[in-house]
Amino acid sequence: MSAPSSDSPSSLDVRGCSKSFSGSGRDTIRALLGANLTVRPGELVAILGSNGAGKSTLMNVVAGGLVPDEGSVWVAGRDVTRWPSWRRARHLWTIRQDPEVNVMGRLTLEENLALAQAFTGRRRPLGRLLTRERRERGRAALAGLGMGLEDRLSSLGAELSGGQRQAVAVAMASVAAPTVLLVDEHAAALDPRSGRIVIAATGRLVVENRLACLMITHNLDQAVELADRVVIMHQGSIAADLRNPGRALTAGDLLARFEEATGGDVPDVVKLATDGAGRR
Ligand SMILES: Nc1ncnc2c1ncn2[C@@H]1O[C@H](COP(=O)(O)OP(=O)(O)OP(=O)(O)O)[C@@H](O)[C@H]1O
Repeated sequence: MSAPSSDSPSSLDVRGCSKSFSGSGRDTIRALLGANLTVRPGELVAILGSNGAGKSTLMNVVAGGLVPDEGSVWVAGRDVTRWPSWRRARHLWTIRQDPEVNVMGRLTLEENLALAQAFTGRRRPLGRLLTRERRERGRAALAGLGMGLEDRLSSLGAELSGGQRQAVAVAMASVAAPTVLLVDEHAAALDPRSGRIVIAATGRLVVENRLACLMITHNLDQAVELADRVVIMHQGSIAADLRNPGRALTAGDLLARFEEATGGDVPDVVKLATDGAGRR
């Protein structure tokens, strides 16, 4: 497969990726089927789909947890298909659903933020973790959240609420400054207010740092509010790739397109998480 052209402005190119697993007995589960996806700097692409549609498999192929059977993954013009996750870490940051995975409970907030910088920075994470520069950058990122967390730099991660911890995870992504940001339902388990704060901070992070972002969500309201594009997956394929210029799509439109693309296979979690569907 040829490299993307050198003037390609994309940060992430998923090119014809397929992945199968062996199921029970002789079954083969075709989890991803020839997925093609290009994400540009500053572009947020929401990934929707029913259970088993292939969303996590796609995310894992990009993150390096899985090597595709066919196809390739390119980050900032480099073929990273066979790079293990640790080698991609400098270019790629993931925010997961579980706050305890994102922010280490036994480290302070400033240590968590310094670790994020050590992971993706030019210098290797040897020597002193908490440099003055990293402290200052971490403090500024927390201040940007507008939650007063910059006054709690010495608090342990474990002392924060789930919503605060997810907000810190967004701040960690901002100081890590990757090329590609992967977000896996990071607001799904939060109360509505915390969810709104975390979603708004994610939108700012992507635009201000010009990250290429893939975000798995079941929430159609969040998808239309935040995403430049919405990709709907069904049975391992990208069934629809919808543009959302000026945030013109409504949750109701999206629900209709979801039903159309999946033959009505819309999970209850999507309908339940989407209180605004059809009302805008
Ligand atoms: N390691 C694995 N071994 C076997 N089958 C797998 C494995 N990982 C995923 N699958 C199967 O591949 C298909 C796609 O799974 P995937 O986790 O990508 O879906 P998803 O869209 O993320 O679903 P969900 O919303 O339920 O998390 C499913 O049928 C799943 O059972």
